[in-house]
Amino acid sequence: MFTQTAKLVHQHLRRMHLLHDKAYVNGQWVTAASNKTFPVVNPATGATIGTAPDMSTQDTQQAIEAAHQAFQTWQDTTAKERSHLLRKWFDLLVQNHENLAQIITAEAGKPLIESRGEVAYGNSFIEFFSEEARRIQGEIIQSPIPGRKILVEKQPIGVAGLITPWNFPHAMITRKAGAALAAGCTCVIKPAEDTPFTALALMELAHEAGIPKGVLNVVTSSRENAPSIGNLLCTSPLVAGLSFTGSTQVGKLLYEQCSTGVKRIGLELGGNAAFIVYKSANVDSAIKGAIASKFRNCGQACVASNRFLIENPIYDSFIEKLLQEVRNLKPGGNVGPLINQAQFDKVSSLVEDAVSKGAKVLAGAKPSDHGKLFYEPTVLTDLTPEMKLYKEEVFGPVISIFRFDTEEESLKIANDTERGLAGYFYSQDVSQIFRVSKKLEVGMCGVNEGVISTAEAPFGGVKESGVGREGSHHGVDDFTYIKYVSLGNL
Ligand SMILES: NC(=O)C1=CN([C@@H]2O[C@H](COP(=O)(O)OP(=O)(O)OC[C@H]3O[C@@H](n4cnc5c(N)ncnc54)[C@H](OP(=O)(O)O)[C@@H]3O)[C@@H](O)[C@H]2O)C=CC1
Ligand SMILES: O=C(O)CCCC(=O)O
Repeated sequence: MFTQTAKLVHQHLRRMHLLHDKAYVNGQWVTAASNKTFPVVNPATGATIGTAPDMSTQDTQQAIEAAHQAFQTWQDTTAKERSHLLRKWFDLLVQNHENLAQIITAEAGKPLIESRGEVAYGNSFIEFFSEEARRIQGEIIQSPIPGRKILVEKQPIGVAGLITPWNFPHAMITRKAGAALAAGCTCVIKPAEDTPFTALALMELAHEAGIPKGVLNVVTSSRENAPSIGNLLCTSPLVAGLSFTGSTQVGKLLYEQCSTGVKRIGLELGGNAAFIVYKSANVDSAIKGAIASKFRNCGQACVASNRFLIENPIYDSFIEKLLQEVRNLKPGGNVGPLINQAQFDKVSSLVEDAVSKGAKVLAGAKPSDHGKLFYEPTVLTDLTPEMKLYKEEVFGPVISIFRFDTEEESLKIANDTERGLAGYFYSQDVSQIFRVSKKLEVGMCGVNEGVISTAEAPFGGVKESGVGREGSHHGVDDFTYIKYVSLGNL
């Protein structure tokens, strides 16, 4: 059901049929068996924009069965057929670009320009995997035994459970589902409570593209039901693997649950990226990269820079230029809200903790008067290891600055974390670029770049930041088994 307020929002949408208040299971738009729903709130305005079915394990079981049934035929489609269907889906996503962006803005609160960016990014995974579907190759290896051949084939794993977060409600689904479908898998998707409508809009377009019933299913639920749905996806014998993006805490739990059935698992978890600026850096370019890396989606990205390490000789000039740029950031203008009260409270309490222990405030450090969930872009210095901000991922618009004197010291601070997703550094010293990119303990490294995500590159982390890679040709690995066939003489 959509509210009056939602209808006002929806007047801006040219194609209303993308908005669904029902879940998508086996090609049908369905309510929860219990008929329960939960509200979806626009974090920028606080208005309830609609409700979505609050599904349970009973509904999830039906979706799993539908996906399992669909897998029996989907796995035998040719790569070319899957490629064409993915391309059709991509074409429709492109045609509906603006509508999708409006839905993301309505439920995730991002400024429209950022939502448009996410749609382009999210769509690119379906385009990429429509092409990649035809290049999932096997190999023939020479046997040591005369007359024998070793055939190696990649086969789809089966039904994949996909659990996705609210921060990129389009791209986190397409990055997983594009790869899964290309490989020949079918999916049961559980989007975050905060952002079900984007997921359902994607399903509408997949349906229009002719993706067969049961191949893609979306089970919407409230936060309360997420643990039991997650548990079923991890333990059902009909599910072959799970792919999750979200917090490290939940990721660890799912890893454990998947161990019971030794399920395939892909985890994209939290980061704690360092952004290092060495004295040889082009400081203007580093400032641009810092702003893009930190304030994309109001800091709510796992690859967002969390700790800014600045070499002593350029420390003062970096800060002066940074503050000029931070003054141009306007909550409610080019910076969106935090997604919900829990995230807002987390950001405020991390800042309060640091300030109470002696951090110096150069900007912000308080709620914005633009609206309830908006927080002022914040710059803090003089952080010490006793402060929670020193170690924890802030997931908000907060820059914490540290000073260092040597490359060795910068690497020691950067690597002093259990997380290892992304890291960034600015330097014009070529040998330093080779040394530091080798020594940073991360899965992804931006050198003189603040935004590194693209469908063509492998996305993923080391240490507690996850398992596996998404995007790029490696992205299909989580969704394929390698089968070896030993072919003897007839
Ligand atoms: N790596 C990343 O991209 C992200 C990292 N985070 C980090 O996590 C922190 C908390 O954010 P939060 O939204 O709570 O992240 P969560 O990890 O709780 O949520 C991510 C997804 O997992 C689902 N989920 C939650 N609990 C379970 C469970 N026990 N079993 C299965 N699925 C579950 C959520 O559903 P539901 O929404 O219904 O609870 C959502 O779909 C952030 O501050 C940030 O540090 C958050 C989001 C993305
Ligand atoms: O996990 C996240 O926070 C989303 C990743 C955004 C990206 O792909 O850059």
